[in-house]
Amino acid sequence: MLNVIDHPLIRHKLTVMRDKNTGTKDFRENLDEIGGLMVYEITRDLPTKEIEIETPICKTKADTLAAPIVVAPILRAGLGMVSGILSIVPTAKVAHIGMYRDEETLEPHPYFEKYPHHMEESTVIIVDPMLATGGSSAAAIDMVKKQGATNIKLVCLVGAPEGVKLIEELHPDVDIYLAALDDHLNEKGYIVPGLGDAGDRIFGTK
Ligand SMILES: O=P(O)(O)OC[C@H]1O[C@H](OP(=O)(O)OP(=O)(O)O)[C@H](O)[C@@H]1O
Ligand SMILES: O=c1cc[nH]c(=O)[nH]1
Ligand SMILES: [Mg+2]
Repeated sequence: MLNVIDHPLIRHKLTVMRDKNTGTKDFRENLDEIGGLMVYEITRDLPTKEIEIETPICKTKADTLAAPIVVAPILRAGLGMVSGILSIVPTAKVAHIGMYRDEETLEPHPYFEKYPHHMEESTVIIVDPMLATGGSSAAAIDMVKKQGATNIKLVCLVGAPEGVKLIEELHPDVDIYLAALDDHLNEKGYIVPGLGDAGDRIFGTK
């Protein structure tokens, strides 16, 4: 299911990021801040369980998270959202999925993966600012499913309808969260209007 998280602060920060005159520092800071704002919404339906604790006054039952959380950035650009997310869920574990998209064929190429234990019992939040053709995110979802994960959320900043359609077709069990659903992909596979190449803008590589 697609969820577009519509919030004035997110819209404002995303506008700063879309502006081609925004430099690396501001781009990074706004991406991180949006990551934190989005994760508050994304975690709204996390399962909780009741445990018994003792307050300074008496014994009582109270809620705690029922399952571990794993944040799984798709490298490189997904790294740009991790610290903002961890500022809200500091106990989350972090998986790393290295993936680049071939500029000609637009096919995803995985080059690294590293996971914490107990993926099968965790809520896995895959993060990548850009959902373009959807090839990279679909491949990342396949990879975490191979690790046994069943409760998976995909969190991107900007998505194209083409990418949303692919994920909905291949992984109908995965909830998709976007800050904005853009118009279309151009002939080079870039999101329009988009924000350009997220990885290059985060890391200053162009
Ligand atoms: O939906 P898709 O068509 O697969 O495209 C989206 C992917 O492309 C970008 O990564 P890129 O290959 O530029 O790697 P980078 O993060 O290292 O820059 C982006 O961060 C996504 O991972
Ligand atoms: O618009 C796009 C598409 C893929 N990857 C990006 O970084 N930006
Ligand atoms: Mg890139």
